[in-house]
Parts: sequence; structure tokens; C-alpha cells
Amino acid sequence: MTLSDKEIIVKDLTFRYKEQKDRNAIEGINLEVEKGEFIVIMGPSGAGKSTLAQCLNGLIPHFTKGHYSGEVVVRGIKVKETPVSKMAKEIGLVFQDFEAQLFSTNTKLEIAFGPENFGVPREEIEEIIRRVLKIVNLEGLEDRPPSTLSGGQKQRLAIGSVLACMPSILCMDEPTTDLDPIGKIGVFNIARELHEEKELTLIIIEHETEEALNADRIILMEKGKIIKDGKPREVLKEVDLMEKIGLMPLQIPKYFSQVSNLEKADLPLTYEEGVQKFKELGLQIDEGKYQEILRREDEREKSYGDVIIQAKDVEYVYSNGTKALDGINLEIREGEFIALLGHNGSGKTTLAKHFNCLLKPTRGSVIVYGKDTKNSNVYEIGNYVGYAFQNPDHQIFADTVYDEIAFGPRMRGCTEEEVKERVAEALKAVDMEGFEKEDPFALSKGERQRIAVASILAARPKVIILDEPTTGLDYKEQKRMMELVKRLNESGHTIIMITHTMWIVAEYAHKVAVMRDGKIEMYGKVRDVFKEEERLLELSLKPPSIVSLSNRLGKTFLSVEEMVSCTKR
Ligand SMILES: Nc1ncnc2c1ncn2[C@@H]1O[C@H](COP(=O)(O)OP(=O)(O)OP(=O)(O)O)[C@@H](O)[C@H]1O
Ligand SMILES: Nc1ncnc2c1ncn2[C@@H]1O[C@H](COP(=O)(O)OP(=O)(O)OP(=O)(O)O)[C@@H](O)[C@H]1O
Repeated sequence: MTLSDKEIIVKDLTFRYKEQKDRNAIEGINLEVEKGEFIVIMGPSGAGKSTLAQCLNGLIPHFTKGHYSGEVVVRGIKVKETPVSKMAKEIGLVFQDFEAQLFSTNTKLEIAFGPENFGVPREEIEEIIRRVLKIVNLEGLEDRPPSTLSGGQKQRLAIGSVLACMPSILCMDEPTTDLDPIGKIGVFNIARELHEEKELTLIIIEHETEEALNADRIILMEKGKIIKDGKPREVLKEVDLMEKIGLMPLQIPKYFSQVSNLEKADLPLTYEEGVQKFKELGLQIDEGKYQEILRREDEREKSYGDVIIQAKDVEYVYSNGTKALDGINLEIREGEFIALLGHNGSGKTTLAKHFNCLLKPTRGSVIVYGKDTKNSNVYEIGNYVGYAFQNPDHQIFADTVYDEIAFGPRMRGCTEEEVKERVAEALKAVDMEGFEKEDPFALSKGERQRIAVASILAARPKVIILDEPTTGLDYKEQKRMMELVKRLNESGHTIIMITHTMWIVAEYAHKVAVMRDGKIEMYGKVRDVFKEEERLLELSLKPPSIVSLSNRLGKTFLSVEEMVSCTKR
């Protein structure tokens, strides 16, 4: 095959953003992609993954300026010499910030936009819309304005609108951050099918690793460079390397690398392979230690305080007639750490907004610290309950970190002296002392997320609601965020967290409520709920692989560390 037959050729590519002083965003990248290849690019935050993606479709250097050297050739076209509008036909890019990608007044028009622009005949567009809606599972929402879709539904729409353009190469930058676990697997399945059916060349950028097993090739990036490029079954066994660069290693090889002397090549990758290996190696679980873990958990359960939030027969109907909550009964006790789980659009955000009075029930009632929210308001309930939004950028508005955090206390009539004290206290809690004068928008996503939490803390609420606090963060930042949440819980805050990241639920939450179509379908201690894998699967959830492995062995462990501590070699 000659060079020009390649789908993508990247040669000695280096790029530095105009504002970037310290280092290049990507440096000396060399990459060749064959037609029909399925590649997953992984790397910690700031590794240069998004920059590389934008170099492929020409946004860099045509829109974003900086120092650019080297060459990118996509399907025989030199990107640097070709307008972005022309490149869009060859390579479709689903942006990391998918909300910025949506601009039409309804779902159908959003999907039709690309094909219309490329002059596809009307009748064909109808067919494309039908097919795409089915693929991304948004049938029935054709006429909805994107602003009324749930977070995950918006992300599905962003993927659908790019699929509709039928590009030869599809590049998706973290396309599954807001999707429920089955939706996440679904994107990889859709990708796989499109790739097999149409010989679509596929590049997916992801922090999370498990689904990457489906790819033909994994590329690891760190600090602007490619540090590993190989088959998934080889790359995903690099437990130490992944951990070193700040990526979450797969749990199964990590567990076996800690409890056995297996060579890297012999490490199992999936939980099914793990069950086999566990037996082969003659490993056992220490019953005494396991019982001790269960006993500590029961004690914790008994330590919770009074019921502070109570939802009674709550129904909620949005103004367009969508019934988002349908008979919710739930009690939350002081000191609990509860995760709200469920498929995209199941009603998690709608329910959580009832707890701080952003929404009031259409029927039924919500009682917060003895107050019926029907007779209260956000301002009053805000004394008890703080709400950190799904996307910190929707919450942040001030020019400096100080003013951002000071806003709440100032609104509440605190003196400047008190404001100062509260800002200092909140910044300390989120481990960001010294950032007072910074512009919040110039910070990394993880830092912005922590600033958003700090501004909630400044109102000194007893309950903190976190709506997907770790989306878009890499493993290191996710852990940092969750250690912060854990500390807040241990210091007496009640935590209510919405998330799709199952390992975080397993390792940090104590209770879970699983929703489906506006109802709570499962409720209980994390360990008890995660035991019921088949039931969870019906609800679009899938526990982390270490939970699946241990379930097959008759116990339920929630983290690799927990299982290692109970393994007899
Ligand atoms: N518009 C910009 N201006 C200046 N520097 C930027 C800009 N965008 C990214 N950078 C810097 O370039 C480097 C690579 O960023 P990039 O967004 O490509 O990383 P990434 O691997 O995609 O990270 P993430 O997983 O957080 O999206 C980082 O150091 C980042 O701070
Ligand atoms: N402003 C709105 N107007 C009309 N319908 C809405 C509005 N906001 C949400 N909905 C609908 O209500 C239902 C529940 O949405 P909600 O945002 O509570 O779901 P979710 O479980 O938080 O989803 P996700 O995991 O995708 O964030 C969905 O069908 C959604 O489309």
C-alpha cells in the first residue's frame, strides 16, 4: 500500500496554542490510520487528545491559531490547505463540549442540518432522520427543543447529528461522559456496527477503558506525545503504566497483578476470564475478613441521624406534558451518602431539583428539614441544601474565583468580613487556597468543578447535591473530587450524588436509589443493590467488573483494594 492509500497520515505534527507558554499541546505526533480501523485514543487530561482531533478536521490551524508544524493528510486531502467546511464531509467530529454543538430548535432539525448543508435530497433526509433517531435511541423526541432534553439525551443527539452527515471518518471526543452504562456500551456497539457495515474509520477519545477492548488499536497519549500504540489486549494489561500516567487501569488485571505472580501477558482482562483464573490459581476469599467488612457497614447504617428529606408520592409533569416523576417515595437521613442512578431521562435531575426547591411537585409533597417545599422557596431551602450543577460552566459566572464564591454569602447579607472568612473556608475545603484572584474560566475542568463545589459550601448547607460531579474529569481528578466529597460526608454533610460512573458509586456511596421512567425501582445499600446484576442490567446499569467477578464467586466486593484485602493466596 502506498502512503496516499492511508485514511489518515499525521507527520511530525506539533502544535502550540497562542496563549500557551510553557509547552506544546502536541509534539512530534506521527500516526497512520488505515481505512476501516477502529482506534481508541486514551490519555489523562491535558495529554493533547482534543488538540489532535481538531488537527484532523482542520479546526486547527484554520480557526484556532498557534504555532503549527508538520502535516496532516486525511483521505488524500492536505488539511492545512483545505477549508474546514470541505473537511466536514470527510471527517465528522463529535465535540467534547457537545452542548455547544446543538443549536437547532428541535431534535429533527438538528439531525437534518448536516445533510441539508451537503445538499442531500429531502426524501433521503427523512430516511436519515428516522435511522439516526433509532440508532441513538431518541425515537419519540423528534419535536423536542434540545434544551428540554436530559443531559444524556443531548449527548445522544450530538452523536446523531454527526452520524447523519455520513462521514467516512468519525471522530468522537469523549462521546459517552453523560450516558448511562448501557448507553455507553451502546455507543461502542453502534460504532462497531457502523464500522463493520460501512467500513467507517472510527476514532474514539475516552478516559474510561473497559469498552476500549472492542477497538482494533489503542493509542496512549501523555504530555502531547504518543507513548504506546498497540492492540487493546496488550495495552490494557499495562496496569502500572496506566496508573502512572493517571488513567484508570482495568480492575481485573489490576486485581490479578496484586494477588498473583502472573506474567503481564497472562493477566485476564474481563471478569469472565477472571473467574476462570481465580479458580485456576486456587485463590480463596477469607470469610472472616469479609464478615468484618459487612459488620462495619451495618454499624455505619445505624449511625445515620433523623430523616431530613422526605418525598411522598411525588409526581412531576413539565409544561410540555412530560411526566418526569411518577410516584416517588424516598427518605434520606442525616449523614447518608446516597447515589441516584438510572438510565438517561429516568428523572434523576428532576428529582434532585425537588430537594432544593428548584422544582415543586405537581402532586405529592417534599419535606426538607421539616418544611414543605410547597410553602417555601429556593432561597430558604438553600440554607439547608446546596446544589452543584451537572456542568460547572452553567454555574460559574464571576471574573475571579473570590467573587464567584463570595456571591452566595453576599446575597445572604454577610458582611465583607464574614464573606472573606467563608471564601477562605470553602477554598480550603476544596484544596484550592491561593486561587482567589484567578479567572475561573482559565482553570482546568477539575478545578472549575471544585470551585463550583466551593461556592455551594460558602452557603454552609447541611446537604450537598452533586449532579454528575466527575464527568469529563480524568481518573486522577475524579479521585481527587471524590476524596473531597468523602471528606465533606465524614465531616457531617449529607451527600446526594447523581452519577453514571459505577466504580465511583461502588467505592464512595453507601446507599443507592435506582430510577426508571420516573419511578424508584431499587433502593438499598450499594453492596446489596450491586449484587442484583440481572435486575440492574434491565435498568441500564452495569456494576464495575470487580463487583461482577466477586458476585460470580458468591461475595460482593466493591473495590479492587477490598477484594485484595480479603484474598487468601
Ligand atoms: N484553547 C487553548 N488555549 C491554550 N491552551 C490550550 C487550549 N486548549 C488546550 N490547551 C492546552 O493544550 C494542552 C492539551 O490540551 P487538550 O485539550 O488537547 O488535552 P486533552 O488530552 O484533550 O485533555 P482533556 O481530556 O482534558 O480533554 C493542555 O495543556 C491544555 O491546557
Ligand atoms: N425542561 C424540560 N422540559 C420538558 N421535559 C424535560 C425538561 N427537562 C427534562 N425533561 C424530561 O424529563 C425526563 C427526565 O429528565 P431528567 O433530566 O430528570 O433525567 P435524568 O435521569 O437526570 O437524565 P440524564 O441521566 O440523561 O441526565 C426526560 O424525559 C427529559 O426529556
